[in-house]
Amino acid sequence: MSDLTLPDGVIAHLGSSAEPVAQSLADEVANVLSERLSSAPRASLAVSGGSTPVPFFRALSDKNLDWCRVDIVLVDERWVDENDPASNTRLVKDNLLQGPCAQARFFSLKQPGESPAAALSEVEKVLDGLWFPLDVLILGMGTDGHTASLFPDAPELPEALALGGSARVAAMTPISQPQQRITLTFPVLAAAGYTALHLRGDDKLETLARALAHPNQIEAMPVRGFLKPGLRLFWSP
Ligand SMILES: O=C(O)[C@H](O)[C@@H](O)[C@H](O)[C@H](O)COP(=O)(O)O
Repeated sequence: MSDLTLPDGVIAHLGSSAEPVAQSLADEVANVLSERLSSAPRASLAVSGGSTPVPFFRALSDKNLDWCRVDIVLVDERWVDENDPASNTRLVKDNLLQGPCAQARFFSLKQPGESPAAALSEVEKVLDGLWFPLDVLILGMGTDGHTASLFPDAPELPEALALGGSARVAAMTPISQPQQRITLTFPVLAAAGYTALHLRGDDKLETLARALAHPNQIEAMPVRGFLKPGLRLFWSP
């Protein structure tokens, strides 16, 4: 990380392996959620799918929190059935909604409908049960600079990035991906009270360096929209 210059106010937590970094992120997220619950009836947590979050999910699920007052939502979902190995809902149910965390309320982005576009209004209704802005947001990143399902090669990206829109979710059809996707929109994600970017591997570090080189070109690498003061970066090899 020595050759990576982070913007002022971005705090990096770097570790020598995935487990201790995942544990540190879980410790911090549990503290932020507990703090929020000390002054609000409920707290919201938005998490990413993919492979990186698994040790974090398992560490967080064991935390002693008032989970029945925590609302959990994915930042995005692949439009597949829950029993499909690609399902982020399945990943969350198998790894996060376990142990004490099983008492949390989960809001599924996967609703009945042939496509994300056909189900958008249904999903918006489900999200009416969540309080916004989100309290805690955990983002991952692909080596193309996507985060959530804000993909540079999705034709719907400009609309999903647009500020001022009322939509909380967008249907995405990224050319590079085998499945259609649904994602929380950029304004919803960017308004989160606490945001952590959880990355693993040297390839992600190289991607982050590219993202930092041209911070304003958000459509080319949507993760750039989150590289701002207050971001917490968690990285391990
Ligand atoms: O549905 C998804 O795939 C995620 O939400 C996505 O945004 C993920 O965070 C990145 O693709 C990184 O994925 P890995 O952790 O598997 O590298």
